[in-house]
Amino acid sequence: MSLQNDLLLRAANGLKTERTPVWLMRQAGRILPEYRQVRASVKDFKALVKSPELATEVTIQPVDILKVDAAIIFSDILVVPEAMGLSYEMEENKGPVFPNKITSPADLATVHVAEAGELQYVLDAIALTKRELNGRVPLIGFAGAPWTIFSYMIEGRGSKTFSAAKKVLYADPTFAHKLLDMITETTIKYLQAQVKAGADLIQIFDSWAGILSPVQYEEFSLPYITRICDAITDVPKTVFAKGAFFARVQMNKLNCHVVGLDWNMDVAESRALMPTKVLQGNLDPCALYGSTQDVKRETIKMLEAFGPHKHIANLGHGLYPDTTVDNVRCFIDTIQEYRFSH
Ligand SMILES: Cc1c2[nH]c(c1CCC(=O)O)Cc1[nH]c(c(CCC(=O)O)c1C)Cc1[nH]c(c(CCC(=O)O)c1C)Cc1[nH]c(c(C)c1CCC(=O)O)C2
Repeated sequence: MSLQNDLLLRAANGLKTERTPVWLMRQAGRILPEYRQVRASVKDFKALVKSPELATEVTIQPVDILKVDAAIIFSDILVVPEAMGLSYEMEENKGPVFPNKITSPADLATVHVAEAGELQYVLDAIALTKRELNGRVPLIGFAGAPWTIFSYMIEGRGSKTFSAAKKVLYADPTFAHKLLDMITETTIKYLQAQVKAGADLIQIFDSWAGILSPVQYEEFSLPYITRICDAITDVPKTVFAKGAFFARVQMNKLNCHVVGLDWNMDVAESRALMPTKVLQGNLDPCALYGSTQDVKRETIKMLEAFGPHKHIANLGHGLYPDTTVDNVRCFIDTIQEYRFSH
């Protein structure tokens, strides 16, 4: 079915667009009262993720309410370790916790390369969302990068340093590569199935890229992202590696269309290091804490830094839950109304 608003896909393919498209990482979530209402009607976060009907409803909320140029399927990167055999709990105000984790090579026997059918609830949510969107905007599918998923599987919860995960890279790289390989195989099957179910673009989130050294990133993350990008065909791909400013030259060589920038990465420098890529980002989510005047000024600064083409506007990381809806609207409206004078 052809899309009524295909700005995101045209921009991702490097084509000129009449204006810059915009969506926000974590746009479906706690900032919307409408989300909180649906969330309060179920036992927990996982119940929402596992219900295709409710996941569809909250995926479409930001399209209706905020008028973003794309929807992103409501799910979590942690559904992949769960399908592999390591289930998680989302603890209120604490984040994800894994009752079991992988602490030694022997624990590898407790996980398996998952088939896409083990994540059928996400595939059903994608198919249903596509139907309900009825061609209004593209739908983004996603998965975590193997390194980021590995970090949660070893650590068992979020961490400031992920030192247990990093320890494995130094102490037993063979073990690390074995688990990274299993995650990669699972992720490829999962993302291929997301495309088959209707995802129009795929984003890979490497949220913990920035805690590795350049040499480690080259050994333990980039080869696996490369494998995933090479295996996903037919749709544009975005790689967002938070904090990986040091890997921009290598990222320019990835088989992906778009690279996501966080706010630590200078735009002109990123253009010079990644001339073949469309860039996505990169306003600091904290810029949305100011007055609407502040939001407007910072958003225009961002637009001018990227210029009119090869840019998908977004934040430099996920929206913080205490951001006001008015300021998010101001960010989106400023982008959608802006016309470049050059
Ligand atoms: C690291 C990571 C996770 N999940 C995700 C990442 C990568 C992106 C990033 O770096 O932020 C990705 C993610 N998680 C969620 C989405 C949905 C789509 C969207 O972007 O709107 C996406 C794309 C829903 C969610 N995932 C989570 C919520 C909040 C839980 C709730 O509503 O109860 C939502 C809406 C929970 C979650 N999930 C995760 C954590 C650490 C937490 C707790 C902290 C937090 O709340 O931000 C793991």
